[in-house]
Parts: sequence; structure tokens; C-alpha cells
Amino acid sequence: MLLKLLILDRDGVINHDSDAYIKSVEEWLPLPGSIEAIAQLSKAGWTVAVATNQSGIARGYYDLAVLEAMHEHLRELVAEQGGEVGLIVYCPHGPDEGCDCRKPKPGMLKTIAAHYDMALAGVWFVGDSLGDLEAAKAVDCQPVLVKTGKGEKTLGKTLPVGTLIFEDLAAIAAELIHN
Ligand SMILES: O=P(O)(O)OC[C@@H](O)[C@H]1O[C@@H](OP(=O)(O)O)[C@@H](O)[C@@H](O)[C@@H]1O
Ligand SMILES: [Mg+2]
Ligand SMILES: [Zn+2]
Repeated sequence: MLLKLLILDRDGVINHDSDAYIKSVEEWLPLPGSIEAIAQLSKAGWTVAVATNQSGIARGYYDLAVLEAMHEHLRELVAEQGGEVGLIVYCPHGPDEGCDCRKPKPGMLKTIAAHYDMALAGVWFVGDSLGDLEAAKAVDCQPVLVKTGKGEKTLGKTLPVGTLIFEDLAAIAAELIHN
């Protein structure tokens, strides 16, 4: 069954990011319009999944219970708007652990595709960092850059060929729902 699947990076796409990491539910603040965008997409029949690097776990800045609380909070906010969030996959490892899931490796995207029994070709993966776009490219997803979070900085780098660029998640929702 062909699912309308959209995969999102978390920090800098759904919520504000920080160079000091997002270390608590209190620090986890939605970007303007992002919760509404996810709810509108969900209500329009899209399955919205999340693939997020969380090396702050390996670095000891916060633990899995806090990370899960952030994601429960996200789910509650979207549910209040009548939508729902699909599978959230995270990489808890540090950059030097050689795992298969840390972006720019595509392991989390593959996990999401397997969960939904979907091919990844052409599925939009929305991120703010170059590693997000490279992960997308590695599995033939459509790389999509938003200018929120680290997006403006990423714009100055060499992007994968064919990368789509949007202001923010709200603009992406408008594009996908109305076209
Ligand atoms: O954007 P997503 O994937 O949802 O999450 C990014 C976060 O895990 C953190 O990733 C870190 O990169 P390092 O993991 O230290 O290289 C830094 O960029 C932090 O500013 C950022 O909050
Ligand atoms: Mg990010
Ligand atoms: Zn990992």
C-alpha cells in the first residue's frame, strides 16, 4: 500500500535547536507553526515519522527517560491539534562509536521504511543539517532543507544535487497538502 510518508529531522526542524543541545523537556520548544504543520499533514493523510541524532545521550547531557518525555510532549501537542506523530527513531550514539544509525548514515531512514514496509525512493526527508541531506541521498530519499535551525548555515555548504529548499516546516506542509 502506497503510504504518504514524510520523514523529519527533529532539532532545527520541529523544535528550536541549540549548540548546547536540547537537554530537557523545558528546553524543547516547538518552532513557530511546526506543531500545526505536523497536525495538518497528519489530518491530510500523511504519516509523519522522525529520524533524529541524539548524541547528547552518549555525552551524558540527558538520559533516555528525558528523551522519551520530549517525544511524549511532541505527541501530546500534535494530538491536541487533532493529528498524530508516527514512528520516532533516534541515534543515541556518539560520533566516534561507528554505529549505523547516526546521520549522515541512513540507518534510521531504513528503519522507518522497514517499519512501514515502504521503499524510500523519493520519500521526502526534511532536515536542517548537511548530514540530514546526505543521509537522504544515500537511500534515494528526496533531500529537503529548511532554513530554520542550522538551515541558513547549511545553505552556505555544497548541497546534494536536487535538494529542495523551504523556509520552514509550515511551508512544506502547505506545499504537500495543497499540491
Ligand atoms: O537535528 P537532530 O538530528 O534532530 O539533532 C541534533 C542534535 O542531536 C544535536 O546534534 C549535535 O551534533 P553532534 O551530534 O554533536 O555532531 C549538535 O549539532 C547540537 O547542536 C544538536 O542539538
Ligand atoms: Mg537538525
Ligand atoms: Zn547510532
